[in-house]
Amino acid sequence: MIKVEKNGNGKRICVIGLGYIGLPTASMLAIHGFDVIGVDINEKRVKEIKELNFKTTEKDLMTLVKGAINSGNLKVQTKPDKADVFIICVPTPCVENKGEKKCDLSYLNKAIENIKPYLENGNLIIIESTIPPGTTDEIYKKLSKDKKIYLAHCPERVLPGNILKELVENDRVIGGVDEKSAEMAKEIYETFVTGKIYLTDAKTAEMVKLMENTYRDVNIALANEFAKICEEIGINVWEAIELANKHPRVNILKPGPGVGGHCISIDPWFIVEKSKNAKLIKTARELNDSMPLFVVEKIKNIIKKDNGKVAIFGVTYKGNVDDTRESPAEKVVGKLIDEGFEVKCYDKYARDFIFPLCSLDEAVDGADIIVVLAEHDEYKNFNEEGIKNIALKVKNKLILDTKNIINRELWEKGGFKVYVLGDGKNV
Ligand SMILES: NC(=O)c1ccc[n+]([C@@H]2O[C@H](COP(=O)([O-])OP(=O)(O)OC[C@H]3O[C@@H](n4cnc5c(N)ncnc54)[C@H](O)[C@@H]3O)[C@@H](O)[C@H]2O)c1
Ligand SMILES: CC(=O)N[C@@H]1[C@@H](OP(=O)(O)OP(=O)(O)OC[C@H]2O[C@@H](n3ccc(=O)[nH]c3=O)[C@H](O)[C@@H]2O)O[C@H](CO)[C@@H](O)[C@@H]1O
Repeated sequence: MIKVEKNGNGKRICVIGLGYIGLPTASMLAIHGFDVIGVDINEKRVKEIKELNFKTTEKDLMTLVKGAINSGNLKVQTKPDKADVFIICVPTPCVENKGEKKCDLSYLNKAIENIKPYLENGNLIIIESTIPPGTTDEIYKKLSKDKKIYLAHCPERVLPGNILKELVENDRVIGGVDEKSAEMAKEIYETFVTGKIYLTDAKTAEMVKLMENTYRDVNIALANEFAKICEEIGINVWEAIELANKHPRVNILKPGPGVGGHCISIDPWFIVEKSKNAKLIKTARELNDSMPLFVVEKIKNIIKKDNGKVAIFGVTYKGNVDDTRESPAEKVVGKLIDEGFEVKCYDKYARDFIFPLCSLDEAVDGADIIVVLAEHDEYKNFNEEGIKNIALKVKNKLILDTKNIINRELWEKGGFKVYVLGDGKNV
């Protein structure tokens, strides 16, 4: 049972964009007593939320949304309405133009245009979407010509897979276009955030968010470069990283088939677009983007041919989530198909995927190799029986694990030859 608080002080909040971020945020505000209007231009999305009929791998999200709707505090619709506060959670993808990557602000600009008719003097707008430094100030310049509004950027920092916990417990950084805006935004977040809330200016808050994700991207790039080096000189990168991490000040991240998702794989480009000094950041991005092709080469080396049937396990951008945006699997599968391979993808977690998905049986039937691209619990937990059934169907008992998560002993017992990305067996 969801307990509904009464900290909202009768304030009305319009949350624009009800995706991975907007829906939990709108629901959280509703159960804390605000009168919330959740807005999404996608009619299908609004309908599935109203009917509590959406797919999610996020723990407890369905219960939270149900509680919010049943409390009468959350209404969802396709058009905005008058409110005291507008919180914007629309996508900010990366677009490529003449070889230059930059933030696509079209969804944000459209969202602002759509709320304009409802804005009144004294309203507060909070942008949660991730944006390049300077964007909030630019928007303020335009909006403040007609009305006295307050504007703040409060970047969202929750980790997919653990969203509801982090939404409450994470510290927040709020950057206002002026002090009053930041203070007003703080009043909203402190109704449900148990972490600390830090106030700054809008441009700094924008940069803070990008720095966090860039820090992680660069560190993953280092792990991926170590994997390539270890393959080249015959060392198992996983063992080497584990031992290096025994040092008190070393914490190397994990190599893998590449970096995906709507955040880490794109946000560093928003710094690159703003500064010619972003050299390490750009190199790290390119290195992580090179990993899917590295995986394809490893597959060809293992099966010792340039064609055949590949069974892919896991197409989401990481384990135990349903999101396939910018997923390394998209590039691995695309490249294999371009080169003439037959590819079958199996992933029961994925919400959707650009290539067709199939059953486990269909994926492994006649496969030359199985390739694990996402660390879903299901693949960690295959038992002897499950592996035996797979072994009966495949053509060659070969498996490449790009995440180092499968139970090697059990697969070897089932007759499989196991390869792991970065294991130094550059066959
Ligand atoms: N997904 C994450 O884990 C995460 C974490 C932190 C920050 N962010 C940032 O939050 C923002 C939103 O990301 P997301 O993953 O929730 O995206 P999403 O695609 O899951 O959801 C965005 C929603 O906005 C809707 N939308 C688009 N334009 C609209 C408009 N004009 N009016 C109303 N609705 C509109 C879309 O239909 C969609 O349902 C992005 O800037 C992202 O970088 C995301
Ligand atoms: C700084 C930070 O923590 N930011 C988080 C991040 O969330 P995320 O889900 O995108 O982050 P990750 O879990 O790191 O995954 C990203 C990709 O990197 C691969 N990866 C990961 C670790 C590793 O050692 N080796 C890897 O190869 C992984 O498979 C996947 O493809 O951005 C959100 C939006 O801005 C933030 O809100 C959220 O706090």
